[in-house]
Parts: sequence; C-alpha cells; structure tokens
Amino acid sequence: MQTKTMQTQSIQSSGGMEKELKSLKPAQPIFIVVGLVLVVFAFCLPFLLPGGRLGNYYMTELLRTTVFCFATLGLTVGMGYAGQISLAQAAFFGLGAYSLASTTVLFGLPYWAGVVLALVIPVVTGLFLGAISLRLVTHYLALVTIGFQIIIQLVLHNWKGVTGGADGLSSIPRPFGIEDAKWFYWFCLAVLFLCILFVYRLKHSRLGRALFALREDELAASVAGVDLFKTKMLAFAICSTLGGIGGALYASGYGYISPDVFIFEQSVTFFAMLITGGADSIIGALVGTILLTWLPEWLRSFKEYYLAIYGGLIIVFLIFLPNGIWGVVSGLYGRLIKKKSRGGSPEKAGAIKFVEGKSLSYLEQANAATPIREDQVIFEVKGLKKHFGGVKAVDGVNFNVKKGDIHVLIGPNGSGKTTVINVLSGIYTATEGIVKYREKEITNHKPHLIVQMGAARTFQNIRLFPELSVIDNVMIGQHTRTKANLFHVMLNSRSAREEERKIRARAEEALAFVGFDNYFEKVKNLSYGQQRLVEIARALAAEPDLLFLDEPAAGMNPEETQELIKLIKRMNELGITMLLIEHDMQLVSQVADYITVLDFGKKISEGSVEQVLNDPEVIKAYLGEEFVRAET
Ligand SMILES: Nc1ncnc2c1ncn2[C@@H]1O[C@H](COP(=O)(O)OP(=O)(O)OP(=O)(O)O)[C@@H](O)[C@H]1O
Repeated sequence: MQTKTMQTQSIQSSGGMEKELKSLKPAQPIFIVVGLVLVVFAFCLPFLLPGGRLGNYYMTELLRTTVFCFATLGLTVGMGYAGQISLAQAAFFGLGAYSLASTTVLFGLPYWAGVVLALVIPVVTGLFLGAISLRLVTHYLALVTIGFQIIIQLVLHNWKGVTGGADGLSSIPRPFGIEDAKWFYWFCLAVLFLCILFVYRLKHSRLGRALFALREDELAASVAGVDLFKTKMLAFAICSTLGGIGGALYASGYGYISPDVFIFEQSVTFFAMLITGGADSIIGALVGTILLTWLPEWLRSFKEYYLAIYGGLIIVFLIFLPNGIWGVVSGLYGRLIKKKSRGGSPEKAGAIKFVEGKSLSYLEQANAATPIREDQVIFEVKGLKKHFGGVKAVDGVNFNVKKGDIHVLIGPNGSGKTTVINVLSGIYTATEGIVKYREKEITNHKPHLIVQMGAARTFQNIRLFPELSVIDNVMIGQHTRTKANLFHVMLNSRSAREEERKIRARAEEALAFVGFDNYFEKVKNLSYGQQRLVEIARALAAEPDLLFLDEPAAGMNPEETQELIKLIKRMNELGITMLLIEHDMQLVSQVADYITVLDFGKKISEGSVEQVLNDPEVIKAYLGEEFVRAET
C-alpha cells in the first residue's frame, strides 16, 4: 500500500523567484571597457598608420591580423569551449578562401554566391570531420585533424581545374562598394565584431554550457542530459564556419591565394595563437592572434635568429602561462575582486551545511500534477545481464521500483550494484534483459534520453565539471528541460533570454534546496561533501521523478551522513522516487522502503528493511554476524 503523500509547501511565484536572482557572473566592467577601447582603437588604426608604401604594408598586415582572428575565434569555440583539439584550422580557412575564389574567378558566379559557398563548404566538411572523429579524444583527435589538414593541402595543390594548383588564383574580387583597402578592413572588423558577439552569447547560453560540459567530462555531460553527438557536431560546425569566413575575407582582401598559406604550419600557428592568448576566452584569442601575427615582424631585426626567438617565446608562453596571457590577467583581476568583496579573506571551502525548509517549487508543481497511484511500478528490470568478457557483473537480475519509494540496492563489493545503475542510466549497454521506465522500454537508450524522460543520477566518485562554477554546473542539469537553439542564441531572442532566466532560477532553487549558496566558486575548489551537494543539485535541476544515487554517503562523516539522510527524505517528500546504492546500513535502515540484495551479480534477497536484515542469506553474504549482534 502506498502510504506516502507529497508535502505541498508554499509554491513561490515566478515573480518572487526573479527578484531573488543573482547575476550569473560577477560584473566585470573592466573587460567591457578593455573590449570597447580595443574596438575603437582597431577602427582608428588605418588613420594612425604611417603613409606611403609602408602604409600599404601595414594595412595588409592589419587585414591579415583581422582575418586570422576569425580562425582563432573558431578554435575558441571548438577547442577552448568544447575541448575538441583541432590542428586543421588552416584547412577550413583554405576551404573558405578557395570556395569564394573558385566560384567567383573560375566559374564567374556573383560575389555573394561565393560567400554562401564559403560558409556552406567549410560547415559541411567540418560536420564530416566531426562525425568521423566522434569517439576520439585528445591526441587521437589531433592526429585525425592533422590527416585531414594534409588531405586538404593535397587537394588544393592537385585539383588544378578548381583550385588553380600551385599557381593559385588571382583577381579575387571584393564586395561591391567596399573595394578600397580601408573600407574593406572596416567591413572585416564589422563582421568580426558580429562573430565575437555570437561567440560571447554562445558562451552564456545553454548550448555554450553544453560545450563546456563536453570539454570537462563527457560522461558527466551525457548523464546531465547533453547529447554528445549533437554538441560535438555543433562545436566542429562553428569552428569550421568561423575559419571559413576568415578564409573568404582573406581571399577577398589579398586578391590572390595559393596553397602554401593553408598548410599544417599555419594550423599550428593558429593553435599557438589560441593557447598563448587563453584558450577559452574571446579576448585571449584576439590577444594571441595579434601578438603572434606581429611578433615575427617585430623580431625581424634579429635577422636569422628571429625564428628561433619566435619559437622559444611560444614555448615559454605555453610552459609558464598554461591559461594564456588573458588567463593570467583575468585570474589576477578575479583575485583582486574577491579580496575586495570579502575583506581580504577568500572564503574557504569548509564543512557542508544543509538548510531545511527550502522547497523546489518546480518539482512540487510537476509532481502534484501526477499523483502517486497505489503500488504503481515506475521502473522494471527483467532478466538484466551485463557481462564484461568472462566477468558476469550482473547476471539475470529482476526487480521493480515502486513510485514514491526509496529502493536501496545493497551487497558486497563487486556484487554488481554500480553496474546495474550504469546500465539503467544508459552508460553501459545491457548484455541481455529489459528495462522499462514508466511502462516504456528504455533498454540501451542513450544517457541524455533517459534524463530527458525524468531519471537523473549521481556517481559514487562524484563527476562534476571542475573548472566551471557551482551555478554553471547546476544550470547544465536543466539542459534537457530547455530548448534554445543556435538561432535563438545568435539573435538573443526574447524566448532565449526568458529561458535563460528560468534555468538560473531553477538552478538557484536546487542549490538552495541542498543548502548551498556559494554560486561562483569553481567546483574544483570545493570540499568533497560540498561537491556531493552540487552533484545532487545538478540532478535535481534535471527535474527528475526518479533519482539514482550511487553511494551518496561515501566519504562523509557521521554528522554529514545524518544531514544527508534528512536531504534524501526531503527529496522523497517532493515525490522523487529513488534507487539508491549504499553500504552505510545506518542510512539504509533509516531511509529504505524496500531493499534488493545482490551478490556475485545475482539477486539473493529482497523485501522490507526488517525482512532483508533478518534474512540468513544476506547475513551470511553481506552483513555478517557482528552486524546482527550489534543491532540486537
Ligand atoms: N567497465 C568494466 N569492465 C570490466 N569489469 C567491470 C567493469 N565495471 C565493473 N566491472 C566488474 O564488475 C563487477 C561488479 O562491479 P560493480 O562496480 O558493479 O560492483 P559494486 O557492487 O558496485 O561494487 P562496490 O560496492 O565496490 O562499488 C566487478 O567484478 C567489477 O570488477
């Protein structure tokens, strides 16, 4: 008989919630000022350059710097945000350049038709590269992109009918009305400004957070609801598009292109520009591009040594400034701000503190709409097997989880509990068996689809996004509940802004519910217990009706465990069903409605706390006689 009723506490009005909203990032007016000064300075540069032939030379260099900024901006998204290493940016740059040049010079198409192709061809090629390298990470991905770069180089050299071969293509037009060098430079600046605005908006959108989640931890991202395939493709598409735009503008600006510009060395230079400036920052990409474009010019007076000095400086930057120049500047600024706002004593990550009385209005509302039916089964596991070669980690397990229950899986180490949850949450594919969630078969569904249906999880060894702030970590949990797409982000539409406010309000509510308010601290600086809370808050932000908690009390002291018990009960009172793995029998006996016991991958017992704790087979396999004596 289902005895639980949901506590219906007062539901905050959305207006009330909005009033409580705090800003996502501390306002950093100095960066806006720096940005504006740079824009004005860049605009005025043609007037500041020396005249005569030298003026033309500087103008050309200025244009080169500007178009290179597109390529590094693309890498900011692909590598800095999404962590997808690419050593093929010069290839995309070349594809943009040749798409425009070939269509206008060789095939006589209008300029803007060439521009469209210069957008489409790099995107399609980028998506192709993304699709074939989907499962690859770090050096493997880097190797594939190098291979791709070399293929494009060969194509540019040898497909003479379309590329002009080693001679290249000349007389590439500029857009009508802006043929003059100064005007074309300003045109490039305007396009660059729009691209920067887009990349900035992307960073602060649900898509941007998904990219960062992908970079930080793919597995955690997928169980937080991020579709890894779509997100990687998005990263590759944006990276290659921006490279392509830069290439098209380069071709127009110079009027002549040949394959030797779009070579592997140039891809490495783009890579170095990004790393030197700061990989995940827009300003960093710009600073790195400006520095490494002009540095060879400034070092030319050192004659034959200049290349060695140039290379040496890059190595020094990479070794001593791993976050790039802008990483150092913003880090120093951040520390200064922290000191000022906290009277010189930065808040230390300390013991966890739970806050009672807070509610989760969005979950109360959702769950109030679906009242619990008597004995309703929410989750069914039938004949589940998961074998790793000869290891039968799970071997024909059956159990049902009733709606509203706290169902606990116990068993000795290595009995297959985590493997069961990994299969149920989509991380492992089942060797055999059926899993049904709300009467729908979900066996071997991808993790993000299972979260979308309403089943979120936490990990035994906590999997968060360490370089991101607490609030960003939790906001990622809302990914499957929201839908702003690339166009909404680009246009900064009203619906996208409203959705972003909602995401933040819910993330703040989830954090308040678990008793955490240090929003802007990077997760890597938190204590273990605090990270556990943030992980639970991220799962709550996914608006679950079922939670898988894998050993939530692991690493907690007895006081913290008592607080955790209260938290588990409060989540359950919100209507959340739970499937919990736990070794702490104090916790289990205080929260469990039903227990399933595993041993060597098989179910050996199930029932109420009393039934299971008195089952001789469970005592023999898991609890031991000492436990029974201590309990009686
Ligand atoms: N990815 C894997 N590859 C190979 N073997 C695995 C893998 N994951 C788990 N196993 C094996 O499956 C068995 C069950 O492991 P599992 O982690 O599910 O046990 P558990 O009951 O959760 O243990 P614990 O309580 O220590 O967390 C173990 O023998 C383990 O070594």
